[in-house]
Amino acid sequence: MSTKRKANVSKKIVLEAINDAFKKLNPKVMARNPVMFVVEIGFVITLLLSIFPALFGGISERGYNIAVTIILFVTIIFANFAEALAEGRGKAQANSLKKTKQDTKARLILKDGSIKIVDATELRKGDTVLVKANDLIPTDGDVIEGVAAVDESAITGESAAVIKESGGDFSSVTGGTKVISDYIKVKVSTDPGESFLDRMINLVEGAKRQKTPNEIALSTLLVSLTLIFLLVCTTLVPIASYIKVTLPIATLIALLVCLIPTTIGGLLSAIGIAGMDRVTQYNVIAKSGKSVEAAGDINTIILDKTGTITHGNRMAAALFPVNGISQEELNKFAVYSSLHDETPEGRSVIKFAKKSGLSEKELDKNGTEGIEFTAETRMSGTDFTDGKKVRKGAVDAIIENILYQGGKVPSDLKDISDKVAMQGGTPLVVIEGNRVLGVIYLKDTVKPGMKERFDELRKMGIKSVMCTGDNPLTAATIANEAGVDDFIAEAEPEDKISVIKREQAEGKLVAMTGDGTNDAPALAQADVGLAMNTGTNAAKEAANMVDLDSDPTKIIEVVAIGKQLLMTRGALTTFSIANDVAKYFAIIPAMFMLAIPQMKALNIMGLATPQSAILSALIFNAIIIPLLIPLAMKGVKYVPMSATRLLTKNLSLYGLGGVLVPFIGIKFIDLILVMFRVA
Ligand SMILES: Nc1ncnc2c1ncn2[C@@H]1O[C@H](COP(=O)(O)OP(=O)(O)OP(=O)(O)O)[C@@H](O)[C@H]1O
Ligand SMILES: [K+]
Ligand SMILES: [Mg+2]
Repeated sequence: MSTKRKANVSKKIVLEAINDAFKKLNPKVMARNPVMFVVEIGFVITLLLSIFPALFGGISERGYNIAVTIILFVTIIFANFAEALAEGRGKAQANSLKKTKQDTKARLILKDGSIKIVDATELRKGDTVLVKANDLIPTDGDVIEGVAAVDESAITGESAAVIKESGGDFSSVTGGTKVISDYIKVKVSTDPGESFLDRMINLVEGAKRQKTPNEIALSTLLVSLTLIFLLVCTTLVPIASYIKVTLPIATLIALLVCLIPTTIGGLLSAIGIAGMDRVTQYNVIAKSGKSVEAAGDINTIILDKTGTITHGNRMAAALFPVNGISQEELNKFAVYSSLHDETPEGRSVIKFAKKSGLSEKELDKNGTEGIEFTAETRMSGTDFTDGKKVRKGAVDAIIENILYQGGKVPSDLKDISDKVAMQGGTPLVVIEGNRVLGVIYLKDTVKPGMKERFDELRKMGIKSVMCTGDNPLTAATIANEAGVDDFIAEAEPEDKISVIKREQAEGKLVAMTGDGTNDAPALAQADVGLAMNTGTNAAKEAANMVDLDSDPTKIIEVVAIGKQLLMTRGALTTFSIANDVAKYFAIIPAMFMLAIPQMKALNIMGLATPQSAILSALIFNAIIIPLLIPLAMKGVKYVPMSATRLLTKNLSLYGLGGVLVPFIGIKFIDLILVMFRVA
């Protein structure tokens, strides 16, 4: 059920990335990446030395200086290319999204009810617009009147139309999508530049990309390492002069660049961008990199039931009267209870009861007053002028209500509601005053493939808890059918938050998935909030991710990507630093071999000449960056296993590999240099 968009890097993207790699040479841009900025400064110095070999006095060979300059330049270009390539796919996607946004017109409904055609960009929060069949919805909003089929493929890539209607959790519409039948009135919910499409464009463009706390921590480490090696290289100068060795400046710069963590420094932002890009390929819009990384460490996931685990189009499927009440009477009161209920559930009750033949009189709302459904009361209903109060709602809420009014619970009510609940349906009890009439069976179905997906979550060590306002029996049935680990029933919105807070207090990271307005506070409280695209705007706004496919288990992909992100960064940092061992053995003997012949013993790679040794190490240092771009972009493969095993595995692979690979690489490059007599 989870889609994955194709992730091809076209020739066009590569060409543009090459172009961007040069543009990023701008020192202002480079300064954001301190490690590579040091390389750029080194490049400028060796460039000057190539032109004026005696600039800083001492010995200096022009040819050698030029060689170092070229390699340094290529190193920077490679690092810039990695970042530009990672950005490329997002830019291409942003361009296609921008086409969706092109000048849409809107039918603004003015105060007097007349309609004025305006540009979509002129719409403000709170405006009301009319959208007819074949119109593009001008911007994000909530349906306040009407029901329509909407084609959301421009955003979700999913071609099947979805029904949008006022009232319940299916009332939000997104700018750029298209009404294909009927009409709707939409209340605008965002100001220009802040719509979902705008945010999506910003996101894939990486325009507002902020470093995650994790990235900041790693950058700090890299900067510290750079400073330490800078100190090491500068102190070599007096030491060398003491033993009467003059070190060429180009050699010192080469040593510095080889020792500072250029590999991870050059690939760091590409890893982050590519990770976010992978999230979008799974049709998930993540508002921040931070949330994706947090997902990598999630322990618990809380899920809403209706509209999240189930499809959520709860429809009345049967009406069961209690003993002593006729079917006709229950039908009538079920309708009464729903006269003003503008939720899909309420409308479905009217529609269902209508089929059994109701007179117009019974549908007359005149003089009656609606009692709106709220997640707190878990009831809705109608007050009549003759004092009659008709209600329908969750079993426990209604029982509490009639007992309070001194009414009696019919002996067969439990059996009837249990029968509905055991089928996974939601029973709504209908009452008039303190008299129970019967039960409405609201039918709902679990989204396909849930069981296997929750099994997968379990393997990842993540506990799943369904949290629903519905009764315990329905909750148990759906929980069992979907395969979640645990459930909490009869939950009010605060309960969802307290469950999350409780887990967080135990030091756990919690994800929450939901679709309703009542889920919004919990979505905001969770470390990772994943809203369903079918859900309300409030839910989508509070969450830090939106799944365009409305699949609550999509968290699996996000978790894997989050873990991969952290692992890839760790692996390449380990590799980058481990590389220093071989570079050290290539360069240090080369620097001192002439003055101290005993140093030859350290030339364990048997490199040809001091100059070829230094150039080989520097060339290896440069080409390792593009060689690792595919790994940085694709990420280290994540297979569920214990954290310690994972650490041991990665340390041996990237740590040991990081020590060995450059020995082979540098020797190989040295052989080639000698073969072509370059050095
Ligand atoms: N229109 C309605 N009128 C009366 N009662 C309703 C109505 N809609 C739902 N209910 C009752 O209120 C309960 C809570 O509904 P709500 O949609 O707020 O649940 P929730 O907390 O979001 O949990 P979930 O979405 O998982 O069911 C439902 O289980 C149902 O019993
Ligand atoms: K390096
Ligand atoms: Mg809900």
